[in-house]
Amino acid sequence: MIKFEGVGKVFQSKGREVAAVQDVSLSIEKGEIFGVIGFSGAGKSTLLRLVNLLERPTSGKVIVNEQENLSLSEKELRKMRQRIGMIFQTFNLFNSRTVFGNVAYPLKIAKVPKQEINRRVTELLQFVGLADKANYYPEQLSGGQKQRVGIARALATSPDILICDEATSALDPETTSDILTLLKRVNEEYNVTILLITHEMQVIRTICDRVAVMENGRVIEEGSVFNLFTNPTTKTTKNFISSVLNDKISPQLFEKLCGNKSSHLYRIIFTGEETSKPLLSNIAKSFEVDVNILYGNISEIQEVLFGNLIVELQGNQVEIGRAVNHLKQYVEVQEVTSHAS
Ligand SMILES: Nc1ncnc2c1ncn2[C@@H]1O[C@H](COP(=O)(O)OP(=O)(O)OP(=O)(O)O)[C@@H](O)[C@H]1O
Repeated sequence: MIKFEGVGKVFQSKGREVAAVQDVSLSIEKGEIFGVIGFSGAGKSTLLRLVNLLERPTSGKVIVNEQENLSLSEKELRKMRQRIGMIFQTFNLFNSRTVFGNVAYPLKIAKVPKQEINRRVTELLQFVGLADKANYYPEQLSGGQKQRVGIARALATSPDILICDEATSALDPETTSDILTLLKRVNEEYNVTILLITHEMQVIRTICDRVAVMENGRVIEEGSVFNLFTNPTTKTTKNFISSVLNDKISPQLFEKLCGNKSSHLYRIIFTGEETSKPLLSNIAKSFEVDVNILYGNISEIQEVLFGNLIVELQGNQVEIGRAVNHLKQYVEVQEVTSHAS
């Protein structure tokens, strides 16, 4: 549905070249919710703006609905933009227009008959839960309500793609959760493919099917949200995951435990069925080791359970080695060698 093929974007800024996006290849399939996460300056906004040609790539191709966007005529480009809705962190509503007027605007531009505009806007305001606010002005609305108007407006021309530029970053956690639920409904009920960018792992975890991690203009890791959470390979991804799983022990506790020579720390990662097996009580019974759970967390990611434990094993080296080898038959086990690992 959206394909980036070796895409790059270089800006000329004050006599300097800034490579905002470098050699990005990604494929976003019809019907999925695809997230791009990265720190500030990673190149996310630029990547997003290449989709509807708000920015032009300096290398590579961006293909939307099988058409390379650079090859489109002005008229075709206008048509393509109607198929791509967009929502923003700062909502970008017209303050001088009512809620109804904001949602009706793209339909007026597209010269849709008045009666049809009334029908469509009424339907969309119902869908986003603002049917009773049609005559309000943006300044009379909360942030979450403004974003609902933004979503209704983006859906007005019945797009098949919705691109979301940090759509929840200005909202509190509860409102963020409501907006993400609404975006999930947009995806399911209107069959809209969603491409979103964010710096919040919680957003990715809550609604995305797949995710790409960006750093310095490049995609450094990509995959299903579940795989990324359970098997991150880069430090940046691990840091993003820690921000939602809180899966590190404190430096103080780590120092204290490392003073004890007969004690070894391990991180145990288990998924799906393994979460219900009594593996730790089994090793305590079968080997001469004591097991002490220091940190435990079981999360649900894409409807599969994912457990993350840090345990202290006490005993002699040989018995600990045997216990760890036994565990490794069922789950992933990593020795924790620093408070950050
Ligand atoms: N119009 C521009 N002219 C020059 N440099 C730009 C322009 N737009 C973006 N950049 C630079 O490109 C890089 C990537 O910026 P971009 O806004 O895409 O990152 P981002 O990941 O979306 O960050 P943020 O979340 O802070 O917006 C940054 O170094 C930025 O300064």
